[in-house]
Amino acid sequence: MGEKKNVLLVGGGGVGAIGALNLEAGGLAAVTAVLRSNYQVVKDDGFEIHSCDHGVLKGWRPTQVVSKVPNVKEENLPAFDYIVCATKNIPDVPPTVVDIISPAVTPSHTVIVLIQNGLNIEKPIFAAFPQNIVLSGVSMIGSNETKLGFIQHDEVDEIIISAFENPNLETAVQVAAAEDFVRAYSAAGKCKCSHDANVGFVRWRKLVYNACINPVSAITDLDSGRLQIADGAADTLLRPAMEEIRAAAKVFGHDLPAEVIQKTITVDPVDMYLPPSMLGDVRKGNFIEFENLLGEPLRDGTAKGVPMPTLTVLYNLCKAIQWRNKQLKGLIEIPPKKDYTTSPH
Ligand SMILES: NC(=O)C1=CN([C@@H]2O[C@H](COP(=O)(O)OP(=O)(O)OC[C@H]3O[C@@H](n4cnc5c(N)ncnc54)[C@H](OP(=O)(O)O)[C@@H]3O)[C@@H](O)[C@H]2O)C=CC1
Ligand SMILES: CC(C)(CO)C(=O)C(=O)O
Repeated sequence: MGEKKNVLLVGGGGVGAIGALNLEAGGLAAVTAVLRSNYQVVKDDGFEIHSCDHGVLKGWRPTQVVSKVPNVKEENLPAFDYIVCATKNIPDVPPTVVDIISPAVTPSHTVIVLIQNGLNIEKPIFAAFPQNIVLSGVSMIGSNETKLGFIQHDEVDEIIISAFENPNLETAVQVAAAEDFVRAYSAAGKCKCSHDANVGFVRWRKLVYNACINPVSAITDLDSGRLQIADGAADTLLRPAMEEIRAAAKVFGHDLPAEVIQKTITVDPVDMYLPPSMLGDVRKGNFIEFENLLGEPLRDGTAKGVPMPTLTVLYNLCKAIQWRNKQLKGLIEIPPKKDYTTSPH
């Protein structure tokens, strides 16, 4: 066996921590994890992981834990073979993914793996790093950081790796990189990790969940279990939204079977009461990933003439939630409240 792959993980929350664990456990990769809010807790005490795939681990750490993305050139570090990006992807709130990972990317060498939900997330990466391979990671995992350093992982990690098609590079090289990553990620035998060349189909199929269940749960504060049993929510909110995603996917050549809708609504057992990641963010007062999960499929679909009225309403509600949060966090200034008791209207 050759040397271990040198992997930089950016973002060690629900998805990133389990990803790092799979990569390390397989023995084919050494992971340096860049952490932010949970850096000190994990550095001092390690992660506490309660996982349906890995059991309970206390004090687990990857090979290295750092608090900022290393600058490989300035620090004269060996190039990273992979940068696995498992942050929330929020292009409307800086810094963007490109800003975050740039110092660690070695042009033409580093394979950038986006284990993130949403559509068109590869576009800014290709624009910034036209000679790098960019892989897509689409996962069902149901993993959340419920307090700093504590990971609750409830669904078997089932992750599909594909190459986003970079027209500047040969297809065979990109496919080989995807297959190599699958090998490293699955080497421990604790997850279902596979390669699928049809990245468009895989991403649109996942949007049936993420463009519909994520925003409805974030807006209503109902997890994916409660949404299945709440008065009419599945029929009046989820199904129409999901049909709109199916129609848009079709225009882009991805024929999602009708059964995908019922299957997606019931994919999480009711009594798992799984909070989709966007609901987790609203509950934590974090920004939400609504632009890639909802905005991009909506913009692409409507540009092709697909009527998407339900998703339009959900999008604008999410936009209002994001505005509320930006204002609360001081990114937007509004005029002070006037005292109408002393100076009447
Ligand atoms: N959770 C799930 O079950 C699933 C999630 N996904 C997708 O996976 C991606 C990751 O989601 P998830 O793991 O839930 O997200 P989390 O919010 O749990 O974790 C993201 C982590 O990234 C960190 N981060 C953000 N910016 C930086 C930065 N500049 N430097 C270092 N760390 C940073 C965050 O730190 P901080 O706490 O400081 O913000 C946080 O620890 C998303 O795109 C999501 O949609 C896909 C399938 C399932
Ligand atoms: C569907 C789910 C829960 C996948 O595990 C997800 O993608 C999310 O929470 O955003």
